[in-house]
Amino acid sequence: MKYQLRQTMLDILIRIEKDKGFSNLLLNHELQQKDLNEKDKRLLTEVVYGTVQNQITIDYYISHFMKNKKKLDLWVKQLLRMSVYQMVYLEKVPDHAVVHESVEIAKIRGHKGIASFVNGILRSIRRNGLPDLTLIKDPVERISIETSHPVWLVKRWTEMYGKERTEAMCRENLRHFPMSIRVQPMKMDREAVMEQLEKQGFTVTASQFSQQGILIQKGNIFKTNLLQEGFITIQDQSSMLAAESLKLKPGMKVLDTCSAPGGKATHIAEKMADQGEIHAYDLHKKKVKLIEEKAAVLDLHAISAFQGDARNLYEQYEEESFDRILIDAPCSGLGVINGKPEIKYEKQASDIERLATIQLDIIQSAAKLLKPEGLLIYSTCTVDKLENNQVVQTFLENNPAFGIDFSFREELSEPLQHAPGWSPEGLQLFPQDFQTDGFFLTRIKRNK
Ligand SMILES: C[S@@+](CC[C@H](N)C(=O)[O-])C[C@H]1O[C@@H](n2cnc3c(N)ncnc32)[C@H](O)[C@@H]1O
Repeated sequence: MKYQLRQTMLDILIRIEKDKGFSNLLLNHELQQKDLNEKDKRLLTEVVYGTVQNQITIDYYISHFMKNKKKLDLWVKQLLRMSVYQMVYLEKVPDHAVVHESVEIAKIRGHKGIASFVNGILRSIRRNGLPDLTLIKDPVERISIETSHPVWLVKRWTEMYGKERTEAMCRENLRHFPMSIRVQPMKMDREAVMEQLEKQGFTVTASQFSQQGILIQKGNIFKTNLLQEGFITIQDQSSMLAAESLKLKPGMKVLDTCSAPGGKATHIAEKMADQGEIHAYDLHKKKVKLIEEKAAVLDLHAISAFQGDARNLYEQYEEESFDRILIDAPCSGLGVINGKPEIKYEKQASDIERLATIQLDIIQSAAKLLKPEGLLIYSTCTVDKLENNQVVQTFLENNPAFGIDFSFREELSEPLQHAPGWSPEGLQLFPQDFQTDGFFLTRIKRNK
């Protein structure tokens, strides 16, 4: 295929928008299928992610140079977006090469007229430069366009957290974070893993979130044998706080209600030295296999994975039968925009409301299974108060036998104890606080 690399970029971008596909999954799939060299793989990843991350900004630039605001075919829109992305954000590809290839692709996929339209837009941007976004008067609109987050979301966050925190969060969502891994401590300790990685040319630092966490500042973790052989697993530092805050001991009986793909369930097993019972559920049968696979790679045996709806698990067990419960609830995912940028365009306020109802149902039902003096962690990877604070507040109002166990705050590392997102409902981590996913967690205790 002519212009294969850019045609592949275009195909992925079309599918992300059309099929509402996750950019990371589609990208990984394409990278495995296509015979591309390392340099091309890197460029493909950068252009696809970058184009999606900056879509609203790029659309604003494009519309500035479109005389006639007609609706564009999806492929033309995506071709323009990825071309503008390369011209504006990437220095390594010369502008004239981008314009040339885009025009050729437009000829192949469309006709001369479309090619000349694409040529016109791209050349105007080269000739005239970009409009100055700082001149946009309305602050919500400016943040929306500068950081490529939809207006409704910027407005919602501004109402919840104020303009400053919202703007910082939106900007952080565009930045590159170091990847975070967790060591399987029964197989190798953190120091040994760090040493091995350093020997292989990685730059690494120890996480402040967990004794098992490592941040990869430089190097490609997918190229080490440590991952395939289950010495480490990839997990955001923020997610490590769930198992870290459960006060686990070997021999305990633990329920993980929303478990797939098993990131936190395996961490729980590690913290229990793989001794005890971890009952791991997920609503979707296909995903149950993911939990089993992750446990197998990490050589953990205390986890039993089942399909089940967290809202009626209490029908299968006696009341008050678990020492610990983790509810890592299905959520809008608005805390993981950095890694899955399409989320910010796909989610609607109505999704948040729908999810908050499910979350409340899950916590109300699952909490029945907690023993007196048992601990329950409620966590999400979102930054929305309706899904976090409000769910916890309503649960506590309806269930006076439960209360927040704030002693988990003192158990965290010093910087986390002083995180800006503490509230009477728990801890909200914002991406800009520690360069992690946006994550909420709280610890609830059942009274005697
Ligand atoms: C945030 S993810 C869990 C991530 C997982 N805890 C980990 O650390 O790898 C939420 C999971 O909840 C599952 N889920 C959604 N609704 C559910 C329900 N009613 N009961 C059980 N699981 C559900 C989803 O399939 C999804 O895998």
